[in-house]
Parts: sequence; structure tokens; C-alpha cells
Amino acid sequence: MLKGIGRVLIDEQTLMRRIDEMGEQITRDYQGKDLVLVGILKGSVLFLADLVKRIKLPLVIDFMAVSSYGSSTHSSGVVRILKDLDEEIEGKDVLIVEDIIDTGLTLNYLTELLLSRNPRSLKICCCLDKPSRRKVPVKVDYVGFSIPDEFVVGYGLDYAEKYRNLPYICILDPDEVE
Ligand SMILES: O=P(O)(O)OC[C@H]1O[C@H](OP(=O)(O)OP(=O)(O)O)[C@H](O)[C@@H]1O
Ligand code: HPA
Repeated sequence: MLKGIGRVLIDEQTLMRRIDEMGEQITRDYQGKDLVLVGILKGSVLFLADLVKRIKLPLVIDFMAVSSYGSSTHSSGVVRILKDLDEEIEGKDVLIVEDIIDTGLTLNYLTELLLSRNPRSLKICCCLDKPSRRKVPVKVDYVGFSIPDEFVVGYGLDYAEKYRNLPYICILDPDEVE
């Protein structure tokens, strides 16, 4: 691993095994549906890329970019849309794909917004969930791993835009980074 970040929380093999299971479950659940996966940039890209390879169904991939963080580690509580969907989702079976749910502010806002566009169904799939940090309720349909209240990086997750490329999830040691 890269030196001076912290300790590994979820290694690559464990991630891939769980994503295999999630892909199988989503494949079963979305038979005969009109599936649109909505990846939330930038954090979801690694998870989404691995997940879609394991969903054995015709599907559409779209992206939204939002910003919910004022600083690198603390939520400002403000969600801004930086890039909207390219596709119409009315009548579609939409599955939001996220890297992490922390306070829930981002997904609480996004679900309200996407529901107002009248999809046939709207569900949420996240790689990591930190339930102890929740400020607003969010119903999560598919969770990779429930994790403790630690700031994590890797597998799409950043600290100051770095470490997204690590193939595993690592707890950031604040003493180790500038
Ligand atoms: O539940 P919340 O407290 O709202 O936190 C979760 C959100 O925070 C992160 O995104 P961020 O805004 O850091 O953007 P990024 O995906 O580009 O890293 C993460 O990717 C989620 O979208
Ligand atoms: O633990 C985290 N790491 C990186 N980005 C995040 N956004 C919310 N929680 C986290």
C-alpha cells in the first residue's frame, strides 16, 4: 500500500467478494425492468465500474455531480448540483450508486430531486454506510459494508481529492497527512 495514510479497513479481495454478491442480487431484483444506474461523481466511479460488470442485464449508466462538502472532512450541509443527468428518468427504474452515505444530506436531497421526475422506482445502492453519522434519514436498499465513524479514503473516496485510486478502503490517519 501507499505509505503514510493509515490502516486498511476493507481489502481488495473482500470488496470484490461483496460486490459479486451485490451484482447478483441486483441482477435478480431488476429482471424485466428498465434499469438506469445513476452514479454520483466523483466518489462512485470505481464502485460503479466494478458493480456494472456484475449486473447481467441491459441497463443505462448516467452520472450526476454534486458537492456536499465545505472542507475535506466536514459537511457544509449544502448540496449543489454541478452536473445533472443526461437522460430522462420518467417511468424508469432508477438505482442511485454512491460510494458512501455519511450524514445522509447528499442522498436525502438527491432522492427528493429525482423522485420529482417521476421514475417508476428509485432505490439506493452504496458501497459504504456510516449509520452513526446520520443527520437525516435515508432508506438504503443495497449496502456493501456498514463501517464505524472513521474518515476513510480509497476505492473512489478522497481526502483533498487524493487517494481515490487506492484499490482498498483505508482509515485516514490525520497525523500522517499534511
Ligand atoms: O452523506 P453525506 O454526509 O452527504 O456524505 C456523502 C457524500 O460525500 C461524498 O461526496 P463529496 O461531496 O465529498 O464529493 P466526491 O464524491 O466528489 O468526493 C460522498 O461521495 C457522498 O456523495
Ligand atoms: O469518510 C469519508 N471519506 C471520504 N469522503 C467522505 N464523504 C463522507 N464521508 C467520507
